[in-house]
Amino acid sequence: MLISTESKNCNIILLTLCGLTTAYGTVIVLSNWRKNRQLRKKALKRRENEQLCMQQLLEQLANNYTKEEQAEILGLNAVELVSAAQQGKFSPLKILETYWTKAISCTKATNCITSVIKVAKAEAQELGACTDPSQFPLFGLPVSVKECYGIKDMDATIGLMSEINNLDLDDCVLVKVLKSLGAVPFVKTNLSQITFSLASGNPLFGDTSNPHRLEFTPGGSSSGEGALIGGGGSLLGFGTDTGGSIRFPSHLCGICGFKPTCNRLSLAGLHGPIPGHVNIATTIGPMARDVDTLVLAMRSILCPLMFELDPYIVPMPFDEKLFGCTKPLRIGYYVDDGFNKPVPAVQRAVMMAKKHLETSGHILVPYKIPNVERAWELFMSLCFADGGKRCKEILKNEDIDPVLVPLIQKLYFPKCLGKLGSFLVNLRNCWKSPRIAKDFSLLVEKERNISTVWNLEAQTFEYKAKFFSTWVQPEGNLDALIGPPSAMVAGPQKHFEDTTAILSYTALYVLLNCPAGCVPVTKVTQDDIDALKNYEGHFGDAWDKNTKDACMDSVGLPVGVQCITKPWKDELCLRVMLDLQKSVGLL
Ligand SMILES: CCCCCCCC/C=C\CCCCCCCC(=O)NCC(=O)O
Repeated sequence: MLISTESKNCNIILLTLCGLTTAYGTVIVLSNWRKNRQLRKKALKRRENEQLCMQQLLEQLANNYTKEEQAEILGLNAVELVSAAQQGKFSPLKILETYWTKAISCTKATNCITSVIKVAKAEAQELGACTDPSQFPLFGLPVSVKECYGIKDMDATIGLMSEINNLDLDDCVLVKVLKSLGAVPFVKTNLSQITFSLASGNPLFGDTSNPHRLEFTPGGSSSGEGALIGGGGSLLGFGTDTGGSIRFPSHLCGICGFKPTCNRLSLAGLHGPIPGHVNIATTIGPMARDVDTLVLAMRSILCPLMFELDPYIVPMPFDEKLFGCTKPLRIGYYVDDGFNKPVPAVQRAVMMAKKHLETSGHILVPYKIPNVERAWELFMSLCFADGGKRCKEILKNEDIDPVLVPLIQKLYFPKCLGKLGSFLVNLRNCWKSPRIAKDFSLLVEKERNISTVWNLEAQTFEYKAKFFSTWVQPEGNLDALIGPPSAMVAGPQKHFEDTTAILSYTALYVLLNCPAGCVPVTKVTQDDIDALKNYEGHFGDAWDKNTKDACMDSVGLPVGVQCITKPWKDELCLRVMLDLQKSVGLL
């Protein structure tokens, strides 16, 4: 009798606890669902307002200029346009309105713009009243910036609905510097969600399309810049790069993009997902149709005002001597990093670039990338040293971009099951994919402690030293390298999920902190596709199969080559890029 009363009480307590837990759980789920619904409504309104604003602007501008007047402006490159504006041939306002019209028509096709920067009109008008335009090296040049650049009274959401209407109180340093040089920041461009994938969009602003094939991706994370500049809607834009986000979309969209050495350009006032990384450092950089514009941009913005506004930027003006030196360079070349085998079109592009640079008088020597797998382990371990905590935190209550989901799922996977997971991944890939299993185990690893992180940083410094020891060759030191910007060319968005397989060629130079840029060299031919039919990659695993499938329908799409120099030799990298562009010609 006594026992049964006790067990009755126990049951009641258990039931009450279960009830309370279920009720608590339900309240949490419902409240998250409500928050998410409110965010979605806000996002829809934000998008609709912006589209309406673009439509109204287009209507207002429709009769301002003739087609011929616009074509004349759109036909000039950045250097020519600045010079024409300085000579008073076109007013900054006319240039701005022409580029607004063109950019809005681009975004109708590719969804590359997230916002119009309205204050640009007043800025162009003010410039128009200036009596000495020659003092402004970027006089009247409309410049696009990635959505994450802070601009006064505008939001910078990095594709997060919760950041809508969180307005910046001031312009970021780069925008202040651009304005001081006479440039007119005129639109913000789309990006992948939290800038953490090579995909093109986010649930807030949607996906962006490749201007050369609308059903394909332009790459990311600076997807909007790639699509806008590739579509002719901007002459100069600025992106960010932590793993390849400037160079990858440049490669896929057939434009030029440059990632400088970290701490040459100011990041102050930009919004990003993970502040505080040391060896996986974000860099900003210019993107344009030609290398001359990248040079114009770098030469102008490396100015006293930037060094004054951000005292942590190394006060190194543009090194004209290094850029202008004409001595033949010793340039290493490689077509394959031994980890992600490039498709034939990409390998052919590097070999073409080699020939072109030889014709320009440079000495090209074969080069082998040392131990990419080690660089990959270090990159991943440092990038997710917090076990993905910060990523998970900022994505709470958000809709997550489908391309990002597999990565986030892995970050949530219980570590105790991680070993089993890698085993299963291996099994699923027919025992053939140690690298996919490794990728999995690197991502499910939870927060690393401080000694582990310090160790990783120390090992990264060791890797860097070893890497550059391979630049010392028997016949003399290498000045630069050329190689693929990625194993792939543009393809359907769904093939761009497995970041590791896509990033190895660009992320390496983030880890090494090298200046690196991409120059378009050729287009995919039918012969490339015929050769691709025999492609198996190095591992014959799911990533290799994906690389092949992604590129199967890519005839006519652009293919770039990456140029790399040692840290702080940014001007030399630009020189190699310019030499390459001069000998290849503009595509
Ligand atoms: C040899 C190095 C290989 C490294 C491969 C790393 C794979 C990392 C996997 C996931 C990392 C997620 C970070 C991806 C960043 C992608 C793009 C980028 O640059 N975004 C940042 C930005 O826009 O600033």
